[in-house]
Amino acid sequence: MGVVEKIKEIEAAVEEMARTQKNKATEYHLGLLKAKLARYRAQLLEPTTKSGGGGTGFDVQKSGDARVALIGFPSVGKSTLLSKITHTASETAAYEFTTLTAIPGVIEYQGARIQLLDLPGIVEGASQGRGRGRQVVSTAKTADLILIMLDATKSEEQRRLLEIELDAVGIRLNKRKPDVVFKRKTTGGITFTSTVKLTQTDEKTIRTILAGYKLHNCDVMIREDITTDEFIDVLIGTRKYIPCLYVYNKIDAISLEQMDKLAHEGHTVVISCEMDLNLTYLIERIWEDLDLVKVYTKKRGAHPDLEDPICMRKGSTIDDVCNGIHRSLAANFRYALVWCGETAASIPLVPLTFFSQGKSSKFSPHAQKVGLNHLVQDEDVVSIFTK
Ligand SMILES: Nc1nc2c(ncn2[C@@H]2O[C@H](COP(=O)(O)OP(=O)(O)OP(=O)(O)O)[C@@H](O)[C@H]2O)c(=O)[nH]1
Ligand SMILES: [K+]
Ligand SMILES: [Mg+2]
Repeated sequence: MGVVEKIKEIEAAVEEMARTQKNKATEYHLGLLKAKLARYRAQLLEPTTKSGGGGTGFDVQKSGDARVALIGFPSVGKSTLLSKITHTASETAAYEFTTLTAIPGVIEYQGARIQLLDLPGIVEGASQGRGRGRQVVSTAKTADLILIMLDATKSEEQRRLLEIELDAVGIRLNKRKPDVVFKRKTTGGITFTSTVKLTQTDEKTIRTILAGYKLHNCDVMIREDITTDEFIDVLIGTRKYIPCLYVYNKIDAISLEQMDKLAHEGHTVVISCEMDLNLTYLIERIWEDLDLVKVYTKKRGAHPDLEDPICMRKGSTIDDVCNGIHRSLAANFRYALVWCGETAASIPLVPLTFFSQGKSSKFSPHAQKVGLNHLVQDEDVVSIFTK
């Protein structure tokens, strides 16, 4: 019998037992079956090749304005959450490894469409290529925000274990990229400067590391009090700095005191999917942590469209706005007018023909005539003019 058949058989037995009356003995037997089921399901997650699942994530298309990935141990309630806050149903069950692949859902909030990715549970050692865990942590790398989902009834240790797995694949949670300028050169030796006092590392250590990486010609300028590890991150260059929210689920099963303690930790939200506690607040926090920029578009002679903003990541440009409207727009782009948030109310409705005469500032004090590389700010109103 193959693994899939064995799983089906046990699932049927579990269902059968759930229908019969419960007592201590059946409860125990049910526990054994679930453990067995989890083992078989874990086998299904084993990579089929010897390479350890490879370094690539699941093949799910990015869609919407941002991607949020659910990372956690098995059975913490990831699929229950997806099923609750999106229109997508992901299978949920009391045994581990219910979810075997990436399941995308969409959170609609403030005019934004946020992709929420339900993923298989991971186990300790996931980053080392055990099971499909490696694929899960690689998928986390593609997210704009990671939700580390935890079972509030389980030990605090779980949080640290997950952080270790993500760290191992180069994900840095809730950290900014270190403020270090590093330039490789072909000659000239090493130039080292530091604009701040270094208390956690020193020039000698850094030079030793550079030698270790066979980097004999480069410029290094350190502009914040970094650690040695942070310097290595800069050298390696492929680190991903991703914001993270710790989501403690199943607070219905812990005391108020315990809940209160968890809720006061940084970057943390406590919820109960089962009892619908705090789910709206969680969505608000997801929205805040994604730090999206909303831009309103305005057609000539019309009011800005406040109903349907374009949501983008911080640091987006007019080029991104064009692509957000239509793929061909950037190619025919002439210029854009931008009104910043506070003055949007005073935007004139008159046709803006005079702008072609290059007197924009004189005639419309609030608008700025800009090109494709212009950075947009939250609440900006944008009109695109094409050839
Ligand atoms: N008490 C309690 N149980 C919950 C809550 N949310 C989910 N569960 C239960 O936890 C179990 C696991 O839920 P799933 O959503 O399948 O968990 P998962 O994290 O997707 O699990 P895998 O896909 O196996 O990794 C189910 O029996 C749920 O009913 C909650 O808020 N409180
Ligand atoms: K489960
Ligand atoms: Mg699941």
